[in-house]
Formats: sequence, C-alpha cells, structure tokens
Amino acid sequence: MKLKFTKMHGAGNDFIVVDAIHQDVSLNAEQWRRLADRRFGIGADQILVVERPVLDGCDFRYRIFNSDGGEVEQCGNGARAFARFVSDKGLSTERSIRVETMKGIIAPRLEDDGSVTVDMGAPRLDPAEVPFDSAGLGGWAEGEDTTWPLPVGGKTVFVSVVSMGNPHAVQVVDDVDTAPVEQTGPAIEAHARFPQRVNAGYMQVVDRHHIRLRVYERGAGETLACGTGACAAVVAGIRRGLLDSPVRVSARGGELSIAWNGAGQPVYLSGPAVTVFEGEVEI
Ligand SMILES: N[C@H](CCC[C@H](N)C(=O)O)C(=O)O
Repeated sequence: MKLKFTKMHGAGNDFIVVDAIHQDVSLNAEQWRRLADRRFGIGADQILVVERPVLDGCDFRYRIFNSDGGEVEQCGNGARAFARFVSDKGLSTERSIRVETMKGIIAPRLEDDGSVTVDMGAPRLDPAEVPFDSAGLGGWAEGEDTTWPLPVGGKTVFVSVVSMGNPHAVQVVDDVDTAPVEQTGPAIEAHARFPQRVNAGYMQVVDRHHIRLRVYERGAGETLACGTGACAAVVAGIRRGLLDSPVRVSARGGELSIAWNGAGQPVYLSGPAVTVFEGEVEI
C-alpha cells in the first residue's frame, strides 16, 4: 500500500504528516513505529494524522503517534505543523481552525509572519488529572504550585506536574547544557508514579520572561523542542512565582513563545511550522 506524506518540523521537533481524509491510513503500532524509524523508515519524533472531525464545531480531528508507535493525547509543535499542512494542502481556507484531539479542542491560527499561534486549552493542574500518583509523597508548596520529591536513580528530583492533555514533569536546573537529561530522563519518563509515563522537562530560568528548556519526551526520547513541554514549563514557572507571561522558550531546535494568564485560562503557544519535503512510501 502506498502512503503519501509530508515531512515537517516545528523548532526541530520533526513530524511525518499524513492526510487520512483522502487516503486510507489504517496502520498498527508496529507500522507507525517503522515509519518513524530514522534508519528503517522515514524518521520522525511523531506522526500526525489529519482526519475528518467527529465533534460538531470542529474542522478536523488530529491524531498523534510517538516514534515508539503509541498514540498520545496532544502535541503542541505538531499542532502548528498540522495547521500549516491543512492550509497548504487546501484542506482549509481559514486562518483559524478548531481541531479536536484525544483530550480536548485546540485552535491554531496562521500568523502573517508565517508563524502559528495555538490556543492549547487550559492546563490541568490536579495531580490526579496528569495523572500522577502523589499518595504518601509529601509535596512542597511553592507559590501556587506544589513540587514533589521524586526518587530517581538514588537521588531526589523536585518536579512540578502539569497536564496539557498529555503528562509533564518539570524540574528547575541551573544549566540545561549540563542537566542530566540522558541519565535521568528515561527513569523519570517511566517512573511508577506516572501510570501513563510522562514527558520530563528540564527548565533553566534566564529571567522572568525567558527560559531555556530541554525535554526527554515520552515515547520519543529527547527532542529538539517540545511544544506542550514548553507550555507545561511556563505554567509551572508562573505558578512557582519564577516567571511572568509572556515567556520566551529557547529550545535546542529553536524559539517558542508561551502566554498564560492563570488557572482556567488557555495557554497560547507560538512558533514556527516548516515543510521540509513531500514523499510517498510503500507500507
Ligand atoms: N511525546 C509527547 C507527545 C508529543 C509532544 C511534543 N512533541 C509537543 O510538541 O508537544 C507525549 O507522549 O505526550
């Protein structure tokens, strides 16, 4: 079976994007994983699938598969690529669209400067919604936030937990370049306190409107940027009294901008969405 795809990225977080409206895209986890494999397949952090909406009032349905083949709830950098793709392919003539995901509705908007701004919806701040098992852990109140002492590799790391539809554990580090992302990222990602695993964020506060961020992503490993990770880090930083909206997020693959005005309010994610090449593959 032939599959048409477009290779894209958002600040270096790279994607295979497929139109499942005009072609049959019924693949299993092993086939998704193989497509995302950087040697045996096309190679990508995630695969983004464009479908007709199910919910009234939505323009599209947006499905996301990590490079390990698992389907997940949300992808912020992917949402920008999704909006660029449906516009470039003529699937939509609107600048702003409403897109349903596994956990909620997001609203990307194409900007005049070529960037895309996405209303990512409101963060979920109750640990049980992340989900995170905090039973018996004893968190520390920091501003409006709580940091949780997580035993990792014989040490204790202090994480904030936030859901953007997908789960995030964010810790503050002095310098992202020397942060032990490779050493502790896998242990946090698979930590038993996160029943659905978790994206592990390492945030360096540069000033109240600027952070540097690395994320060891659930189901993909460290990526050059993580959109929902940037949202979660800024939400945690604002709640801990370390940051003020808007916040510039410097990731290894590029710059993102996050704005959030407090609990119950949507998080806005802005950044690039780039098409690299188009192709067709036999699966
Ligand atoms: N690895 C994430 C999905 C992709 C998120 C990231 N690429 C983004 O831009 O938000 C998870 O399993 O929740």
